[in-house]
Amino acid sequence: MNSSSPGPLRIATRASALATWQAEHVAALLRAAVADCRVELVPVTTQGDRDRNSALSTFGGVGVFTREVQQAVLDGRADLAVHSLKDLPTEPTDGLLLGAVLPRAPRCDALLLPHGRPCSSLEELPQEARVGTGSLRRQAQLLAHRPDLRLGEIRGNLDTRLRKLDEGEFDAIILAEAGLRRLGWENRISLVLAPPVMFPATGQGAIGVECRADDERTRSALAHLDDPVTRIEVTAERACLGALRAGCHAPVGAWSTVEKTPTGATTLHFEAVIWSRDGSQRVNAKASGPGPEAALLGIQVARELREQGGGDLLR
Ligand SMILES: NCc1[nH]cc(CCC(=O)O)c1CC(=O)O
Repeated sequence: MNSSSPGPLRIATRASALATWQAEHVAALLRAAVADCRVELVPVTTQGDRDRNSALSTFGGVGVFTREVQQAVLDGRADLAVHSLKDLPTEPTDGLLLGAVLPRAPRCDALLLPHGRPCSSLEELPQEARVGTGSLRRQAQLLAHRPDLRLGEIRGNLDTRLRKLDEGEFDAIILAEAGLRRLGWENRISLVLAPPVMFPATGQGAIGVECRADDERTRSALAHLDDPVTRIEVTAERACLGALRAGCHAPVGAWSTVEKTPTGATTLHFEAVIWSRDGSQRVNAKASGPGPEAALLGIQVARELREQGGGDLLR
């Protein structure tokens, strides 16, 4: 090997099917965007992968799927880390920065019925139907519309969850549309659940790529991959969640859109909602403003949610 040629860019990733798809996607984008760029994957096992039985909302706290992937980059075993932004804690990690936010995939949640049976609304589910989702955000919103539903945690990778559904363990399950589409399961979507029925999690559908803050080579490679519109959206969403001191398991939903003005400037419209666990109470707040002020708008919305008692709903 020519000793002056830089080594490959090493991507730390979990080994799950979705994480591997996302890492391969980043690898392909880097190869296309950066001349002579070699890329390789470095698989990492996380606490979330090792503990397959506990309820996700009860163990390890935030970052169970991301901490060890980040550590591989901090240790220099890898140069960049690919995350589902929904799973990446909002608290910054010393020594790392978000070098790229990829263009967002469809960000809504999806309802899946056994064997892909179609469904036109939540009202169609049978009385007291069993719905598999451990997410407090999804549970609260389901109960807001259908207080009779019986909700329970479902864990395992996508294939396992679909099998449990088809074998009759649940009448329906909820999954993020983005993950289903990436793995080619979009034909299993019975109904897309969008606001005002179901607000997605902050960062849902977006992929973030971290690198060491002092690694100029990787930073400039990642700059080619960054999508400014998604960056604005997730900046507001993550700032809001962080200001609420909440994590991805909290009953918090967000919706942001970016409008481009004729002069090329951006306007962000941002809304966030907090529910009580049983879905019977909710507070919401909205703000609009220039895209570059996304973080401030997110924090302002968090403050308004608190003023309306949102903090009590999170406790
Ligand atoms: N918490 C797991 C997780 N993290 C990201 C996704 C989906 C992909 C995405 O939102 O980008 C999922 C699966 C799910 O919620 O169904």
